[in-house]
Formats: sequence, structure tokens, C-alpha cells
Amino acid sequence: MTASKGLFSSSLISEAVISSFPETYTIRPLERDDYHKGFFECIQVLTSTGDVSEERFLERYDYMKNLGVHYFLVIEHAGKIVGTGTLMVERKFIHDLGSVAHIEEIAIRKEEQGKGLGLRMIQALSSIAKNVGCYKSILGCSARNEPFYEKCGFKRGGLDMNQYYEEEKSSWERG
Ligand SMILES: CC(=O)SCCNC(=O)CCNC(=O)[C@H](O)C(C)(C)COP(=O)(O)OP(=O)(O)OC[C@H]1O[C@@H](n2cnc3c(N)ncnc32)[C@H](O)[C@@H]1OP(=O)(O)O
Repeated sequence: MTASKGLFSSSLISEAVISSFPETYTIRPLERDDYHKGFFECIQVLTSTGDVSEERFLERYDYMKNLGVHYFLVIEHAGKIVGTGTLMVERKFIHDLGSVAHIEEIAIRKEEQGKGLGLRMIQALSSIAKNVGCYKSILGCSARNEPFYEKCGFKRGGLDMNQYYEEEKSSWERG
């Protein structure tokens, strides 16, 4: 299967994972209208987002959709976005032109944590990674979240090294 404009298509998510969600919860690709369903409030359990207008959100949304390397998933419940997760596909020259998935921005609203939604989000993203031919998924996390990712089937790999170019952004991530 090739990764192209279909990246925002639900068909890349494993049916078994979709049907494992509780009845009133839906996992699906991010949509333009999600700005009004609390996408940013949801992601703010992870980090600061800045004050992003709808216009800037839509501009970035269209850019990423056209780029064809990002998969943004959300979990919707009662008309509200309660979970987010991202997967980026990096295509390489090594490993016979292999592809690696980077999992990022996993966020479950506080009141929805502990219900298995984070685990299912990771399972959904992993199923996409497999469906587009990635040979592995990698992510960076704090020590606090290591047990969660172990439950999701991840193992500790190498060190995560960062170099910041904007002091303000580094403080967002430390927060
Ligand atoms: C790559 C990245 O994005 S790293 C950043 C991750 N995101 C954040 O830190 C933002 C704030 N936190 C969250 O959004 C959520 O707490 C998440 C995403 C870390 C976990 O999502 P949840 O929906 O609460 O986790 P879920 O209920 O699916 O838990 C699955 C299992 O992991 C366990 N678990 C979850 N978080 C933790 C933790 N911090 N420490 C130990 N175990 C944990 C659960 O107890 C559960 O175990 P069980 O199956 O034995 O009962």
C-alpha cells in the first residue's frame, strides 16, 4: 500500500482496533472542523500550543494533508475531541529504502485517562504504520510515561538528544 493523499483515510486503521473502542467513542483522522470540537484543548494536556487561530490551523492542516507523510488521528466522544495522536512516516535510503514511523503528540483529556483510550490510540497508529509498510515505530517520552509505552509494546531504545534553537519553545517542552 502506498502512502499518499489517502493518509487521512480511516481505511488505514485496523478494523479490529476501530471496533475495540467503546460504543460512544470514535477514532478517525483529524478533520478541518475539529478546531471547533476542542482539538487544541485536548492537545494542551501534553504541552502548550500557543494561541492558534482557525485560519492558521486550516493552513497547517491543508499543508500537512498535501505533504502526505503525516497521519493525525483523533478520538471523538459526545461531540468533543478527547484524544489525539500523530504518526509521521520517514522514508529512508537505508534498509532497502525502508520507512520508519515516528509517533508523537499522544494526548488524552484528563477526565478520559485510564480508560484504555491511550493504548487504543497507539494500537491504531501502529496499525497504520504497518499498513503503509514501516518496519518500526519510534517515539520519545518522559520516564513517567515509560510504563505506559511498555504496556503498548514498546521497548527502551537509544537516548533522545535535543538541540533547541528557540529558548521559548524549549520551555514549552520542559513544562
Ligand atoms: C510520544 C508522546 O506523545 S509522549 C507524551 C504522552 N502524553 C502525555 O504525557 C500527555 C498526558 N497524558 C496522557 O494523555 C495519558 O495519560 C497517556 C497518553 C500517557 C496515557 O493514556 P491513557 O488513556 O490514560 O492510558 P490507558 O488507559 O490506555 O493505559 C493503558 C495501560 O497503561 C497504564 N498506564 C497509563 N499511564 C501510565 C503511567 N503514567 N504509569 C504507569 N502506567 C500507566 C494503565 O494503567 C493501563 O494499564 P492496564 O492495562 O494494566 O490497566
